[in-house]
Amino acid sequence: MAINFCFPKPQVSQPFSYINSPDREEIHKFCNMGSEAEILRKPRFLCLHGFRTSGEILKTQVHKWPESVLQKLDLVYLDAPFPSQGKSDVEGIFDPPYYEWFQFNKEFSEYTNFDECLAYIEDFMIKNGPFDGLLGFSQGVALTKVPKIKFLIIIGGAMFKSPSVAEKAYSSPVKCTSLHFLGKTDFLKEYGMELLKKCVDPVVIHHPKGHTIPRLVRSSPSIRSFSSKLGESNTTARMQNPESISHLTQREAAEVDEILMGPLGFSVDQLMELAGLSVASSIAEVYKPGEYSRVLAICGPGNNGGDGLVAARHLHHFGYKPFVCYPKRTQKPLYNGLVTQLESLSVPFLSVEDLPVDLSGDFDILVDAMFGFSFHGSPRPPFDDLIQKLVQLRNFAQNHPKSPVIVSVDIPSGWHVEEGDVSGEGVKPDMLVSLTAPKLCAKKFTGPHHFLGGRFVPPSIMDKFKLHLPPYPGTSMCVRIGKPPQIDISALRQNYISPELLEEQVVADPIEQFRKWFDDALAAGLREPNAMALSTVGKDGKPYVGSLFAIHC
Ligand SMILES: NC(=O)C1=CN([C@@H]2O[C@H](COP(=O)(O)OP(=O)(O)OC[C@H]3O[C@@H](n4cnc5c(N)ncnc54)[C@H](O)[C@@H]3O)[C@@H](O)[C@H]2O)[C@@H](O)CC1
Ligand SMILES: [K+]
Repeated sequence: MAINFCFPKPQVSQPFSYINSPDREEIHKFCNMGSEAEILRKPRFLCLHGFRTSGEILKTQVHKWPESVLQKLDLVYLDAPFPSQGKSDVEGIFDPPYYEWFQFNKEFSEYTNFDECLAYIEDFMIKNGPFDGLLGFSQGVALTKVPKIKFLIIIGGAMFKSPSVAEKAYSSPVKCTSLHFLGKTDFLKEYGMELLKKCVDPVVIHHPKGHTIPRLVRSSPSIRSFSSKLGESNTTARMQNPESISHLTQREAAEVDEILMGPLGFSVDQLMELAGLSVASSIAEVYKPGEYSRVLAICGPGNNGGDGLVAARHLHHFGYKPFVCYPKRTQKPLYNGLVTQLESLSVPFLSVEDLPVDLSGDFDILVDAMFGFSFHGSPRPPFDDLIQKLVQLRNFAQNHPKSPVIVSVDIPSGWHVEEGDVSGEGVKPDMLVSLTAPKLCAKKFTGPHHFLGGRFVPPSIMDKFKLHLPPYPGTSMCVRIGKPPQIDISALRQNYISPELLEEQVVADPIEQFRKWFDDALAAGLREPNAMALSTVGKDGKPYVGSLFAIHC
């Protein structure tokens, strides 16, 4: 794949330019790119600085862009591989060190260390990726080892002048969406225009200044459009596939736990509270209490069970009617406290013996909080039977669309933490709520609703474990991973069965007739009994039908 990347040479001595009249449709087009893919995180751009400057200097300049644009991008800055071999244009303006990517002669026709530079960038992208885009100053290059880039932001871009390099760089057109900033007085503008011809889908923003990083004006309509489109693609189907989301091994999950509760100063109570709240929030996102009110939380002996107890309490406050089965209680103050809190809300505790043989009639949601990431081997009693009950329920559900849904906390119980349901006897949930970060087994989850919870991961953990996780929207405690399920329209269909209507049964007074039918609809528990079709027949014998909602009766 041939892509172009950028080496901006900042001209900080002149005031930053700004975009004066960009074509809004063009920006719109650029920002909509990539929507065929499915990404739930911010687009991640590798930012390549200018000649004899540094990643830090580029960051200083780009970070003058409006927050509304910056907050929608995940920008990573890299220093070039070679220390500056001469005077930098930014000396006295920005602090050293300065770096250069490769060297070239005065005519820009001969390049040294060019292949080394490419290898260096590719290596960084492989080790620190995935990246969705590159931001920089285009000189044209062919990166072959890294996955396809979806976006390019090219500031003051230009075609390579060396025929040998150009041939390599532009042998095939740049197929991804590219956004080009072109300055009116940029000394490389001519070559920047040439570069556009090599791009299949270029979007150009002209600005009145020279070879510089333009300052974007917050109030500019183009920036509002640019920024809101970036935001849209964040939440709809933006950046890559769910493969790009990090998954933890069992050992890593335990290590994260230790770091959080060691040097990072969290207590288990705190994390459990946030984890349980995330589980309850995820449930509430999909299964509304009006339709799914009766919840049974089956809680195991460890922290996964604790998450289940906390979730049950929050679900109570959210308007659900939770029940708890907690057969192997842990006698520690934290767990005793969680039990007391539930008892004070009159949440019933059911023993394994109290549970109905068939759970399908008594509950709408089953929360599987039996085992999390410390599970090993095969489940021991009584959890073997409880898992079995949930598995049977799933088999039953295939023929009974109204059977309860199963929500697994962090790991579907019975699954190997990394390999998934190797025995084939684990729980098959409809919803999985991964906590902190999904564990490897979550890759095997094929149910309709995968959520992430545990909004407490600090940057040090993100960096240490190289975590790429979707951003949480607003103040939410959970975020969906992957695509929401397609709605099956045929499943929405309801059958309405009523006795035959005979002419002699029709009441003479239409208002009275309406009242009778309305009472019947109320008694039948229809969802919107005030929705109706009013039919009349005119003197010409033609029927007229209108749909309406009764607001006053
Ligand atoms: N950042 C984190 O690490 C957080 C973890 N949390 C929760 O903590 C969980 C991990 O908790 P734990 O380490 O306590 O482990 P688990 O809750 O996975 O289970 C450990 C318990 O299960 C028992 N057990 C293991 N294998 C068994 C088997 N085959 N049959 C019967 N019993 C078995 C163990 O003896 C132990 O009592 C996570 O999955 C998550 O749900 C959350 O509470 C908060 C944040
Ligand atoms: K579980």
